[in-house]
Parts: sequence; structure tokens; C-alpha cells
Amino acid sequence: MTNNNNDIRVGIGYDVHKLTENRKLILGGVEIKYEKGLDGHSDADVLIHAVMDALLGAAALGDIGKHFPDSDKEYKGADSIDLLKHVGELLKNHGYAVINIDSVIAAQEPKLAPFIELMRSNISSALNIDTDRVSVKATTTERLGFEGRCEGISAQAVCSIKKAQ
Ligand SMILES: Nc1ccn([C@@H]2O[C@H](COP(=O)(O)O)[C@@H](O)[C@H]2O)c(=O)n1
Ligand SMILES: C[C@@]1(CO)OP(=O)(O)OP(=O)(O)OC[C@H]1O
Repeated sequence: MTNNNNDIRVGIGYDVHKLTENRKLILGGVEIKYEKGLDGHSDADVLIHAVMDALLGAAALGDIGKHFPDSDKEYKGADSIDLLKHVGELLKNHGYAVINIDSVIAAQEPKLAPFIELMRSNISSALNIDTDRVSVKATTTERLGFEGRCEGISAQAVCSIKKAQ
């Protein structure tokens, strides 16, 4: 495509992590007091992982497993917000600017509403974009499925990006 003004792309991201004992619950870069936390190689921040996959997908740059392999010790216990900063830089280096991100966390517990604004702020700061370009929502699954049984938490994200002028 030659006209950069029209080169708008969308991406989708989805991630799931298991809830387990003796782990911190970190969502959107916020540590949330809860009896269980998400298991993973990194801090298992399922929301940030979905956001990164949406951004990488929009730019056709692969996925988080490609950029941050879980076989690499470097990412053991990694702060996913740091990984998101890296993804933001990668997109910038490929000439993209983020237009907006929308996302939803599916968690039966705990109540996430009090933390949503801080999650939005963490994501927008990591990407160096205005907070009003970032939306985070939460839903229960009405006790249905693995999220509803509190066995895990999932997150989905979509984004749009454009070639910077
Ligand atoms: N873990 C959660 C899940 C939901 N919320 C908020 O509650 C509202 C109602 O949830 P439903 O699943 O019944 O639609 C939802 O819109 C969220 O604002 C929450 O805070 N934490
Ligand atoms: C984030 C990475 C980093 O090694 O590890 P995990 O926390 O296991 O998360 P996952 O969503 O399975 O993605 C794979 C990895 O990129």
C-alpha cells in the first residue's frame, strides 16, 4: 500500500493462564491481593500478553512466544510491562503508531473494577500513548467454564495501528 494514511491494521490477541497457589496475581501490571496467582514462565500477566499479541499481530511480527521464548532463562519471572515496552519499540522501529487498544479480562474473581484505571495507565505509559487510547474491561463468565470455576483467567485484546507519518 503506498498511501500511509490508509495503512491501518488491526490485531487480535488471546491468552490464558492457570490460577495456582503461591503465585502473585498480576494483571495489567497491577499486583492484586488474591488467594491465588497466575502460573507461567514470566509474571504470567495474561492481559499484557494478550495486548502484546494483538500489537504484534497487527504488524504481522509474530507472537510473544517468538520474541520471548519460554525456553529462555532471560524471561523467567519477567515483568510483562517490560516486554510490552519492547513490543512498543519494535512497532515504532517498523514505522507503526498505536491508534487504540481494547481488551477484556475474563475472571470470576477477584473484583477487578477498582484496578482498571491503573491497568490502563500502565499500558498507555509502557507504550507512550494517551490513556484514552487504551480500554480494559472485565467480565465474569457467570461461573461457566475454567474462568468461572476459578481455575484460570483469560484475556482478549484487539488493537489498531497505523504507519506513522
Ligand atoms: N472479575 C471481575 C468481573 C467483572 N467485573 C465487573 O462486574 C461487571 C459485571 O460482570 P458480569 O460478568 O456480570 O457482566 C463487569 O462489567 C465488570 O465491570 C469486575 O469488576 N471484576
Ligand atoms: C511470556 C512468556 C515469556 O517467556 O512466558 P509465559 O509467562 O509462560 O506466558 P505465555 O503466555 O505462555 O507466553 C510465552 C512467553 O512469551
